[in-house]
Amino acid sequence: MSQPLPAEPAGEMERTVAFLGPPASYSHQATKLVFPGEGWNLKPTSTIRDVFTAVQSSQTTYGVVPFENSTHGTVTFTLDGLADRTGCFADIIVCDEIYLDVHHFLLGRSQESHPPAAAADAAKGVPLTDLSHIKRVYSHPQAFGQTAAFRAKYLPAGVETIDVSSTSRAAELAAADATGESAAVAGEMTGEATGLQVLARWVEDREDNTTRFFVIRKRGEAGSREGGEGEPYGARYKSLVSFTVPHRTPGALADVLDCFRKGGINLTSINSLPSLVEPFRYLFFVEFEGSRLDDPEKRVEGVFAEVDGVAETWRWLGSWVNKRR
Ligand SMILES: O=C(O)C(=O)C[C@]1(C(=O)O)C=C[C@@H](O)C=C1
Repeated sequence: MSQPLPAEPAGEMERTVAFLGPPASYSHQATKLVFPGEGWNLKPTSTIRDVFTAVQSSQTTYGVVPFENSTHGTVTFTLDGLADRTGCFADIIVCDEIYLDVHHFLLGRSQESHPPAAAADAAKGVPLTDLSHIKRVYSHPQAFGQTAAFRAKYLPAGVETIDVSSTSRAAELAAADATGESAAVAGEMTGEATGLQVLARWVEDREDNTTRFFVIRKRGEAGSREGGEGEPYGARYKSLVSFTVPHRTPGALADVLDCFRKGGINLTSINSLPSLVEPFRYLFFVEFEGSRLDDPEKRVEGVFAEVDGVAETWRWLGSWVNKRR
């Protein structure tokens, strides 16, 4: 097993994990990496928001949500859940991360009498069959964003691209169209699940295309995690905070970031969303190396005390073991 399990929950009911379905989605693949085997009850949901709702309402102990992709950037639905601007997800924290190599396939029905060679050694990034009959392509917006170059180059002009809730849902919809005019950008496993043919493989714009997922849970439940050995303390962990700053104070954002600099803490990502308090005000997210749950020198706690003095509002959103050291 390549990745350690989250702290083992006690009872049968607690071995439940929500993920964006239907089964065979990338979220499902990522979930199975951290929650493998028969011992976990994996529950597919229709939306990323449903994953947050399942965890917040204790229908499941854990949830797995895509956070960012190395080609296309942040998954805004997940940022929206973490931002909790409607006050629905007050207890959600991040407790783990998963990196998944993402290789997309164009799946559909070939019009040629000889079906395309879907073999693992078939050419990558080019059509394996004629695509002129394709009129529409279904996928998740993130997957469309990761495959723009292939689609521009090889799909017929005027093809309709239809956003759906996940790549596995996209494959289901393409498979339901008996005319064969529909295709899906999705993972190889969804082709196996729906019986669609591989029209092209590895159609992502970059071969190093990787999506990072978060495991979420409710704060106060389950335990903290073990860190790696023999490494600088901070890099063993990552943590996430969100905050707002006084809008009219020059340098207010820099003041918050300066708390981390003064504490000698390395930042690993920054994001923002509209705060929804007023137009053009923002909620910021900062991810950094270090843990609130294993903080022997009180460095993280010290930075939080400083942030408390300069941010308007702030919230700790979890600490977990850094899986990309
Ligand atoms: O559609 C899926 O299969 C998902 O699990 C969602 C998702 C995402 O939102 O980023 C996950 C990984 C890929 O980056 C594309 C789509």
